[in-house]
Amino acid sequence: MNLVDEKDEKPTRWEKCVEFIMFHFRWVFVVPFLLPLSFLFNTVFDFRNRIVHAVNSAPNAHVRKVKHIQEQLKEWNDNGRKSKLVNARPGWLTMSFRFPLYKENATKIATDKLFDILDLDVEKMTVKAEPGVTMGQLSQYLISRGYTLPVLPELDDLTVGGLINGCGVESGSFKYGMFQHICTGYEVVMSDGELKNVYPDSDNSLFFAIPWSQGTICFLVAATIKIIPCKKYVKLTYKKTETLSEMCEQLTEDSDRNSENVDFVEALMFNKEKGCIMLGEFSDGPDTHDEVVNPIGRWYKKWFYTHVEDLINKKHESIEYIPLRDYYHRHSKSIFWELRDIVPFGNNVLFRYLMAWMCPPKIAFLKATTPNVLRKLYDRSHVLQDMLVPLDKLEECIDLFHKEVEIYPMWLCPFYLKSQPGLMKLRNATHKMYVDVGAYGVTSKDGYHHERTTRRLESFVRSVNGFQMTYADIYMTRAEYAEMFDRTLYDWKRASCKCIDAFPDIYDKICRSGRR
Ligand SMILES: Cc1cc2nc3c(=O)[nH]c(=O)nc-3n(C[C@H](O)[C@H](O)[C@H](O)COP(=O)(O)OP(=O)(O)OC[C@H]3O[C@@H](n4cnc5c(N)ncnc54)[C@H](O)[C@@H]3O)c2cc1C
Ligand SMILES: NC(=O)C1=CN([C@@H]2O[C@H](COP(=O)(O)OP(=O)(O)OC[C@H]3O[C@@H](n4cnc5c(N)ncnc54)[C@H](OP(=O)(O)O)[C@@H]3O)[C@@H](O)[C@H]2O)C=CC1
Ligand SMILES: CC(C)=CCC[C@@H](C)[C@H]1CC[C@H]2C3=C(CC[C@]12C)[C@@]1(C)CC[C@H](O)C[C@@H]1CC3
Repeated sequence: MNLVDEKDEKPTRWEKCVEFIMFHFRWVFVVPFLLPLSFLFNTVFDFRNRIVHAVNSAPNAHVRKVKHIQEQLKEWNDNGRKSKLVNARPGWLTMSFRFPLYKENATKIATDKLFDILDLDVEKMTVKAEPGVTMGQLSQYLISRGYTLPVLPELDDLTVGGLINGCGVESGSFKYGMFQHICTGYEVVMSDGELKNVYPDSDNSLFFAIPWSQGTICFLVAATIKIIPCKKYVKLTYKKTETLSEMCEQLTEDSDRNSENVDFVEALMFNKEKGCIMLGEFSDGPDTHDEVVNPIGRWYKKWFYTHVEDLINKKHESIEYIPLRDYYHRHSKSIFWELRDIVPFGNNVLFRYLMAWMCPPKIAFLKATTPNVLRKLYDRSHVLQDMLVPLDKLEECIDLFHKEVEIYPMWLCPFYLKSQPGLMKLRNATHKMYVDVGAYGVTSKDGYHHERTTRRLESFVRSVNGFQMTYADIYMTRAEYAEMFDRTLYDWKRASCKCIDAFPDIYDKICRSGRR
C-alpha cells in the first residue's frame, strides 16, 4: 500500500508511522468494541421493529411525525426563510465517506425520525415506507411474507430516502432499472409546509424531478414502491470469463432484460482479464440432492467475493442455490471488500467461526470513529467511485480504471435506463443498457492523485454520456456537472416550487468542497 503519494501532500515520517499503525491495527479497536456495539444496535433495532409491526403503530405515528415536519417548516417560514433547509440525518449515519459541510448552518428538518414500514398492499403490489427505512428492514419484512423489491440494493443500511434522492442500483437493475424506477409515488412536504402526494399521472414534473435531487426540492416523507412475488432461493450460475473482451461481450449478451429465466445479473473482475459473471434466477430450491445449497449469509461462511474467486479458480461454470435474503446482502458481510483492510483476518476460518456472528461492523460506526490520521491516508489513496456508463463503453471504461486506479475486485452491475425527464435524462436514446463500474479500496497505483485522477475519470464518463454516483467524491465544476446531468426540469421545478431560497443548489451539496 502506498502510504506516501503526492509531493504536495507528503506526510512526515512520524505521520507515516502513525498512519501505518492506525491502518494495520485498526482491528484492535474494531473487533472488541465496534463489533459488539454493532451487534447490540442491530438486535435492539430489530426487536423494536418487530414490536412496531406487531402493534401496527407506524401509520398513526407517521401522521404525527409529518405534522411535526410541517410545523418546523411553518416556523422557518414565519421567521423569514433565513437559512437553507436540509435533512436532520447526521453526517456519520449517511452512506458516503464524507460528512456534509452544507448542514452546518442550515435548518435541520426531522425526516430522520421516519424509519418505519407503513403499509403492504398485495392487491396493488406495493409497499409504502418512510424514507429512513433500510434495505435490511425491507428485505426481512417482505421476504418473510413472500415478496421482494424488484431492485433491492445490497448494503443493509441503505435507506429508501437516500436511494431515491441519491440513487440506487443492484443486480435486479438490468431488468427493472434503478431504485427510482420502481417507485410509483412519493409523499412529500414542500418548503412552505404543504403535504403533497406525487404520482406520475397527477404531478408528473415533480415526480420526475425528485430522483437524484439530493433533497433540494422537497422533503420525502414516504415512498410507494413496487413489489414482486419472490421464491425462497436464487439459483446462481457463476461463469468464468478469461479476457476483458470476453467479459464485455458475455455481459452484454447476458444482460437481456427480456430473458425469462434470469432475474439478477452482476459481475466481478478479479484482475484486468479474469472475471466472473453471476446470473441469478428465483427458485424454489434444488430438484435433486446432489445440487449445492449455499447459505452464504451464515456467520461462518467465507466472504462472498472470495468464494466467487475460489469457485472460478476451480471450475469454469458452477451453480449454487442461495437463500434469497443471503443473496441480496451478499456484499454486506465483507462491506464489498472494504473489510479486508479493516479486519485483515476477518475471512480466516477461526475468526469466522468464533467472532463473525457479530459481523459486519456498522458502516456508520466505522465512519464516526475513523481517526483523523486515517482520514488523511484515505484522502490520499482510497478510491470510492461508481461510474455509470453505457454498456457498449464498458471495455474502454475498465481499461481506464485499470490504468488510473487498478483496484480489484471491480464491481460491474448492468442496469436498464429508460429516458425519462429529470436529471438522468438520456440525450441521445430512448433507452439504453448501462453498467455501474464500481471501484472501492486503497490504490497503490503510481501517479494516483485523488483529484486529478478523479477528474480524468469524470471527463471520460461525460464523454460517453455517463453519470457519476453522487455519494462519491466529485471534482467536476458546476458547468461540467450540468453537462453530465440534465438540469432543465430540475431548474424549472426549483423555480416554480420556490426552492431557490429554501434549499441549497444540488451542486453545492455534492461537490467536494461541500463535504469534509
Ligand atoms: C411534465 C413536465 C411538465 C413541464 N412543464 C413545464 C412548464 O409548464 N413550464 C416550464 O417552463 N417548464 C416545464 N417543464 C420543464 C421542462 O423540463 C422544460 O421546460 C422542457 O424540457 C424544455 O424543452 P422541451 O420539452 O422542448 O425539450 P426537451 O426534450 O426537454 O429538451 C431539453 C433537452 O435539450 C437539451 N438542450 C437544451 N439546450 C441545449 C443546447 N443549447 N445544446 C444542446 N442541448 C441542449 C438538454 O440537454 C435537454 O436534454 C416541464 C417538464 C415536464 C417533464
Ligand atoms: N447499491 C447502491 O446503489 C449503493 C448506493 N449508495 C449511495 O448511498 C446513498 C444512500 O445512502 P443513505 O445513507 O441511505 O442516504 P443519505 O443520507 O446519504 O442521503 C442521500 C441524499 O438523499 C437526501 N435525502 C435522504 N433522505 C431524504 C428525505 N427524506 N427527503 C429529502 N432528501 C433526502 C439527503 O439529503 P441531506 O443531504 O439533506 O441529508 C442526501 O442528499 C445514495 O446516494 C446512494 O447512491 C451507496 C452504496 C451502495
Ligand atoms: C454498490 C455501490 C453502488 C456502492 C458501494 C459503496 C460502498 C462500498 C461504500 C459506501 C460508503 C463507504 C464507506 C466505507 C467503505 C466503503 C463504503 C461502504 C468505510 C466503512 C471505509 C472505512 C472508513 O473508516 C469508514 C467508511 C464509511 C463509508
